[in-house]
Amino acid sequence: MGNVPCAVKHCLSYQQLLREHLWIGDSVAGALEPAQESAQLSGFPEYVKIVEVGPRDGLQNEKVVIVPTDIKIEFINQLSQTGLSVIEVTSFVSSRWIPQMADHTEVMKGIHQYPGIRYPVLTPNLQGFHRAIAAGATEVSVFGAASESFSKKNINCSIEESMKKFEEVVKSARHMNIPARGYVSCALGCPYEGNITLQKVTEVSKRLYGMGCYEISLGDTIGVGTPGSMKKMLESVMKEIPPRALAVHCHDTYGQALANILTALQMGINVVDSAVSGLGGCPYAKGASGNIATEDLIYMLNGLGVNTEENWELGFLTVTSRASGREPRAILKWPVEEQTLIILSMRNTGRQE
Ligand SMILES: CC(C)(COP(=O)([O-])OP(=O)([O-])OC[C@H]1O[C@@H](n2cnc3c(N)ncnc32)[C@H](O)[C@@H]1OP(=O)([O-])[O-])[C@@H](O)C(=O)NCCC(=O)NCCSC(=O)C[C@@](C)(O)CC(=O)[O-]
Repeated sequence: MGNVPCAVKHCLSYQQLLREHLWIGDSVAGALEPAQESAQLSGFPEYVKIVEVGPRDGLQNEKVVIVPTDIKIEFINQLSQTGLSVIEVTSFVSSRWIPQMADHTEVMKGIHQYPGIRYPVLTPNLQGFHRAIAAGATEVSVFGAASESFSKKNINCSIEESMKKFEEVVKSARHMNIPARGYVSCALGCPYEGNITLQKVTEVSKRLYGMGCYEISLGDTIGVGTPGSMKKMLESVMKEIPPRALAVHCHDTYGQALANILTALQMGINVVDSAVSGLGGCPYAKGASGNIATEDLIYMLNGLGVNTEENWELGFLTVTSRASGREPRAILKWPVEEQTLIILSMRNTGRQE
C-alpha cells in the first residue's frame, strides 16, 4: 500500500484493521455493535437514493498522478459490494480536457456490473454517447450549467449550444431505452459569475427535464450554497419539476453540504449525490472542494431513521475528523454477514488545494 498516493485501497479483516490502524480502534469496535437505528423522524423521506459519484467526480480532478485503471476498476467493484445502488463510473469526455477519464472505455468494460446496481456515465455529446454505449454503458448523464461562463469553460459551448447537443444525446438514449440524467451545475453560484439567478437555474433544469432527462441533479458546484439559498432555489425549480425527479449534488467548501442536503430532504427531495471519503471537484470550477462524503451522508440518514437501501444494514462510518488534519478515510462495512471490512484511503484533493 502507499505506492499509489491518490487512490489506495485494501481489504482487511477486522483484526488486521485494528493492528494496522490503531488510531481507529475505538470507532471501529463501536461500529461493529449491532446498528442502533433511529426511528424514522417525521418530515423526511422514507427512502433516500444515494448516487455515488466518487469514481467520476471524485477522481476527475486528481492532478498528481493518473489513477491506474485497475485501481479504478477495483474501487468501483468494491463500492458495488457496499450496498450502493447507483455508482457513476466515468466520463466519456475528451482526454485532452480531463486526462483522468481517458481510460473510460477500459474502466467501463473492466468493472463487474452487479445485478440491481446502475452504472451511469457522463456523455456531453453524441460522440461520447456512442463511445459509452459501445463500452457497455446502460445509463448516461448529460451535464449542463446555469452559468454561461461555466458552460463555456467546462464544455466549450454556450448553454444554448449545449442544449442542442444534449437533445441529440437524450433522443438517441430514448431510442435505445437508455435512461438519461441531467446535471445543472452552478445552481447555487458560479466560480466565474458569482450569483446565478433562480430563473436561469429553473429554466435550464426545465429544459433538461422537458427533453426527457428522468432526473435533474442540481449541483452546488463550488459549495457556496447555504440552507437559505438551497431552499429558495428548490422552491423555484419545484414550480416546474416535481421533487421526485430532482436530486442535489453538494460540494462542501464551507461545511454547508449536510445542512443543504437536510434542507432538500425536508422539501421532499430523496436523491442525493455523494462521493466516498468526500472526494471530488470539477477541474473547471476553481476553488471547488470535494463532494459531501458518502459515509457522512449515510451517518446522518441513519440518525434520521431514513432508509438508504432496502437490504443494506447501514454501516458506513467516518472514523477520522477531517478537521483533525488527518488524511480522510472512509470505512465501508460490507454486508454484516460477511464480516469483512474495506478501508479506502484517499487523498481529498479538493480540500488540500
Ligand atoms: C465536451 C468536450 C468534449 C467538447 O470539446 P470540444 O473541444 O469543444 O469538442 P469538439 O466537438 O470541438 O471536438 C474537438 C476534439 O474533441 C474530440 N471530442 C469531442 N467530443 C468528445 C468526447 N465526448 N469524447 C472524446 N473526444 C471528444 C473531437 O473528436 C475532436 O478531436 P480531434 O479531432 O481534435 O482529435 C470537452 O469540452 C470536454 O471534454 N470537456 C470536459 C468536461 C468535463 O468532463 N467536466 C467535468 C465534469 S462536469 C462536473 O464535474 C460538474 C458536475 C457534473 O459534477 C456537477 C457539479 O458539481 O456541478
